[in-house]
Amino acid sequence: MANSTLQSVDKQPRIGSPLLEIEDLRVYYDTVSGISKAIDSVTLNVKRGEILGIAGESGCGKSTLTTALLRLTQRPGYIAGGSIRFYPSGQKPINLLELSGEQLRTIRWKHLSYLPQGSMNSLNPVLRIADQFADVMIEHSAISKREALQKVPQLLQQVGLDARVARMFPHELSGGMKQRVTIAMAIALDSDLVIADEPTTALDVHNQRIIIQMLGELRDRLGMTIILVTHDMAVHAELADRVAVMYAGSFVEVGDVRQIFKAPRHPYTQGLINSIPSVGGPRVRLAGIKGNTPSPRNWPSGCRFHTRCPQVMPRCSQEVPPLIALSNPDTAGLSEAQIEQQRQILVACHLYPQPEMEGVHGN
Ligand SMILES: Nc1ncnc2c1ncn2[C@@H]1O[C@H](COP(=O)(O)OP(=O)(O)OP(=O)(O)O)[C@@H](O)[C@H]1O
Repeated sequence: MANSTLQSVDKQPRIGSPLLEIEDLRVYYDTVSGISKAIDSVTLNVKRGEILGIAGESGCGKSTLTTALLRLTQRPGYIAGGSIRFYPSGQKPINLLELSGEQLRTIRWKHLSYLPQGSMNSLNPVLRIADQFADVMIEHSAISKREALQKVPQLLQQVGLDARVARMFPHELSGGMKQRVTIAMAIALDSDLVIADEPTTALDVHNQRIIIQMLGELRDRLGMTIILVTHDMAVHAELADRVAVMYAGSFVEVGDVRQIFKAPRHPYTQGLINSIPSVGGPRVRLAGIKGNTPSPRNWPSGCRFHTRCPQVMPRCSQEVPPLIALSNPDTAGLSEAQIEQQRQILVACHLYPQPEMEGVHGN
């Protein structure tokens, strides 16, 4: 490797080993009415081989976070602080925030792929699908056009598309097929991490099902690590291994998907889950969450959810609750595995005991 930051290492990375460690990340926007603190002290780890879901209402900062992870933040946005440690396979760990433009080009696609919102519309309308694959592969790996074109049919098959799609133009494909093409492009270079921003939004129910099934298969078959960003809790329930719930620019609850849906701890997570309509169930009014998301130019004091929280207490408007591992003293009757699973749940809320400060994970 030409540069000194991306040094090779021999070790084969293991499933479950760290892939991304985000520490105290802050992303702000300069606006005419002041600084908008869209991402304000985010700390989060992503493990190799997992699907980590990022959930939260519109405007909570999901897209701002994902573009920062990819170093695609554009003015008036800027990264105001923190670090993003990335462990690319075969390379030494790197802080993505310290990479030069040239080093970033080496990392993108080869190690880090992105499916932006509406990515199916990002295909070039005047190029055949095979040529679009070849362009990406030639730019990001030492491969000839002939070799790249030979790989395309197999890549298309991996996402359940016929090899004939390679010769087609984007306008000849349905929305769902285009989305599958963009997913195949993301896996063309065997990236360590794929960040998918609302991959099922704007698709009909049939195609949503196919995309959900396919992303799950790619994790199981290829061991792909996926950050899945969507406001749709039902998609997280089906696909994610862990869910990180974002509210007003930081995480309020992170944990195993089954735990989160079975017993959501944070009142905001409870509100999100209560807002999921049940298919085929009796017609009921959704509980939802009262009020609007606060402005990132003027976050509420203390817990930012206190202005909307049904369980608000006096200290909530005064003290910021740190995101800490849940400590449940009542472990009677629980197996070792269940106790360990509980310890993996992080929650930022004054309703829960906050004993030892070494468990603090930022907020
Ligand atoms: N270019 C910008 N200039 C100023 N503020 C911005 C800009 N882009 C986003 N923001 C603000 O940052 C906050 C987070 O927005 P962001 O788009 O990251 O949220 P989101 O959770 O991804 O929402 P959605 O699901 O609607 O895409 C919002 O308050 C938004 O108004």
